[in-house]
Amino acid sequence: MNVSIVGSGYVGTTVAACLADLGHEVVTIDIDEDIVDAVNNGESPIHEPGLDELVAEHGGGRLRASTDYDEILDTELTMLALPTPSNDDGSIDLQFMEAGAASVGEALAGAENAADDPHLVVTKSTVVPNTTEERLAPRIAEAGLERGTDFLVASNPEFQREGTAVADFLNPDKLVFGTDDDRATATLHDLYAPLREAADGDVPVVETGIAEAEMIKYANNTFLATKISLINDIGNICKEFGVDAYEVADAIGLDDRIGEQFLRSGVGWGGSCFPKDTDAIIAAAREQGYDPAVLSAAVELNDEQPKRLLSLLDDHVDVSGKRVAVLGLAFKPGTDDIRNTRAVPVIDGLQERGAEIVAYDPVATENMRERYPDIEYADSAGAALADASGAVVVTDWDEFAALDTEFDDMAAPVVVDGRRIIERRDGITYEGLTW
Ligand SMILES: NC(=O)C1=CN([C@@H]2O[C@H](COP(=O)(O)OP(=O)(O)OC[C@H]3O[C@@H](n4cnc5c(N)ncnc54)[C@H](O)[C@@H]3O)[C@@H](O)[C@H]2O)C=CC1
Ligand SMILES: O=C(O)[C@H]1O[C@H](OP(=O)(O)OP(=O)(O)OC[C@H]2O[C@@H](n3ccc(=O)[nH]c3=O)[C@H](O)[C@@H]2O)[C@H](O)[C@@H](O)[C@@H]1O
Repeated sequence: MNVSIVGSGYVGTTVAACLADLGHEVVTIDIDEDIVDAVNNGESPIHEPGLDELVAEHGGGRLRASTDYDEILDTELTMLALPTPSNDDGSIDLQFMEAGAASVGEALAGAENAADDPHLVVTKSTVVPNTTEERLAPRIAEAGLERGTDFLVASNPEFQREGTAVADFLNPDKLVFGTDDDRATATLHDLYAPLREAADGDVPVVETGIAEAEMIKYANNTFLATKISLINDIGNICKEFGVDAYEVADAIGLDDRIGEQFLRSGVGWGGSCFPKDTDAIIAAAREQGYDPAVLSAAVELNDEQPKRLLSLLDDHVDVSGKRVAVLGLAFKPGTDDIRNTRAVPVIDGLQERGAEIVAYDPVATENMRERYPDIEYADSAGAALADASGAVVVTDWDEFAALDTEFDDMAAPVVVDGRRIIERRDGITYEGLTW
């Protein structure tokens, strides 16, 4: 199948490279020429395990990139994988989606020989219910197109995680096809047929309405974010009682109704999606007149965890004027993404206390340097720890588990672990956030 994907960022590039690997001819369209050049030269524009290899294999071949929207004319369907950031009040900012939809409409309207079948425009980005119907379809139609005849719309939300995006995309727990037209459903089945054939097990397909599909994505993300906030709430109680929250979590995770995943308590959830999606659906619900109490509490609790981490450090050392190591800057291991990382409130809190910060991350340093150009960045965790009077662990990179004698080089070996990753306990003052 010939497929176009508008937006060649984390999702767009991953989906494009995987679809190309499954045998489709894929073109991504992006306004960023550096991204377009990278893809065409076989280089992944983002750090994502497994993606380099796929882009190297297919880039410039079955996977191409372009800045030209007319490329969509040679394809049967176009996915919109554009950013959906937050406005200042937390509500969803649809400017990129609307601009992309309008450009798709203009390109389709300018086609000399209109295709027989209507072009399918699929919302891949995370958007609040009714966005595709009420905000995107009208933008596409604006160019003089008729929905149903010239184009169809659908929602096919994406559930991949950063750091495991390729594996997640190729082996999803489910596929969600939100449509209002059998032709759109059939096209989505064709698109995913090679994936379902190649996947390790059966991949269930949820056929549903467009707004339902949009809401499934928010329900999925906010349920998981709330699950983490709930285990953090429980973890904070555990800490008060001197109980190990990880032993508690392991036990409750054995109950199938609870499940063992997403029970790692600590400094909280960050990233490009949980925070913005939770804020967006809360704002959208409030606009409808409903105030989601549990989701609001989940956000509030998440904001508190970095403060609790720093207050544990305060219990052992007055960091003013002292060197403090921040281990981990990415919002999770396996990625260089620092969007909404918990490292930001941690660094801000340390700066407010007058600490001299020395930060280390295996891959996210350069991204963080843009945000905090004036703090010191070390080349290794050991170098960050050397002469520090305290250390906080923000990201659970595997390499931190192996740290041992490096703690001996600290001026005062106080370690507050926000992710339960440090194994060394002897000879250091060790505080776990929830254990
Ligand atoms: N990052 C992730 O792991 C996941 C993200 N999502 C959702 O997918 C959507 C996209 O997210 P990301 O890929 O992370 O965003 P991103 O910011 O990494 O990528 C978006 C790309 O769109 C390009 N762009 C912006 N305006 C454009 C325009 N008018 N025409 C063409 N290209 C344009 C940008 O240059 C950028 O390369 C969001 O709604 C997000 O919530 C969903 C699941 C996972
Ligand atoms: O919409 C999205 O963008 C994606 O958001 C999340 O994926 P992602 O943010 O990449 O990463 P997660 O593994 O979900 O981690 C999110 C945050 O939760 C934290 N977390 C995760 C699990 C856990 O047990 N405890 C915990 O604190 C992580 O450290 C990280 O900061 C969802 O898991 C994906 O299904 C979804 O597609």
